[in-house]
Amino acid sequence: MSDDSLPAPPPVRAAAVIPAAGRGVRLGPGAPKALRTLGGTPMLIHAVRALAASRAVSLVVVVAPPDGAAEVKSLLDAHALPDRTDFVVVPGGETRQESVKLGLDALPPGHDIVLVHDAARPLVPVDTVDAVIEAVREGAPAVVPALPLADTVKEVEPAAVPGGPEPVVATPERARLRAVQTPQGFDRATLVRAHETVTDEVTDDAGMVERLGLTVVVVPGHEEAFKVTRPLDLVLAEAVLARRRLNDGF
Ligand SMILES: Nc1ccn([C@@H]2O[C@H](COP(=O)(O)OP(=O)(O)OP(=O)(O)O)[C@@H](O)[C@H]2O)c(=O)n1
Ligand SMILES: C[C@](O)(CO)[C@H](O)COP(=O)(O)O
Repeated sequence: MSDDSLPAPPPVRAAAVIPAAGRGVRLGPGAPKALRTLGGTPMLIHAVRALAASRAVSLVVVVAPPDGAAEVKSLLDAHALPDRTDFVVVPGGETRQESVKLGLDALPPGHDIVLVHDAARPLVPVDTVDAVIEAVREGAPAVVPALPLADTVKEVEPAAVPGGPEPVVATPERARLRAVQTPQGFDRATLVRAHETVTDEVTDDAGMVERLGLTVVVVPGHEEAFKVTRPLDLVLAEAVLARRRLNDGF
């Protein structure tokens, strides 16, 4: 039962940082990965639309390839995006971690929740974005969407020579493992502290928060939030998009 005498809670104001400065070496030769097209539209635009589809996201900071900021600004201008969302474009760095930090540095005051989302995950559903935001709003300092694994995972001793045999050192219990996706969501002050404190390279932002000794919580991810990394991922992404367009009737 709602109590009309209570003041309404303040609206959620989340900002999204989208690192899009990677080259896409594993995808093969071509334009920077985020600028390659999916269903005729740059992957980055799909990712921006996916985040801006959440009514809580009022600002999107795109971290562009280092010499591609002007091109990214033109792309954002050329594609229909929600009016209620502001966009900022900054050039990125050498690593994903550096690029995210540059995006965080460009955030104006006024957003207490920050999402970090790979441009390389263009098809994340808005329900996943909203679930991450909601878990941060409820008090978690860091939230990751994740899925159980289909494969058994082995920990190995890296090969002594390239292509050489890799002895297995352990088989972690699969039921306790999760494959982590984005958007990852954070209380802003926590994420800023992590990026100011952690100096060694970590492959995701939540991992940096773990190094501060804070708890990161997992919410259900989505199979369509996969990362376009290798050529076969692009085939899958085209198929998912075609299925969506068929279902939506356009
Ligand atoms: N210097 C970098 C490297 C990566 N990214 C971004 O981080 C996300 C996840 O990285 P990944 O999938 O590894 O992209 P790439 O680095 O482009 O891929 P690769 O390692 O195959 O070159 C991508 O949206 C990518 O654009 C970034 O902003 N800045
Ligand atoms: C952040 C991430 O997408 C979570 O799975 C992943 O760690 C990025 O790794 P990459 O090697 O930089 O693509």
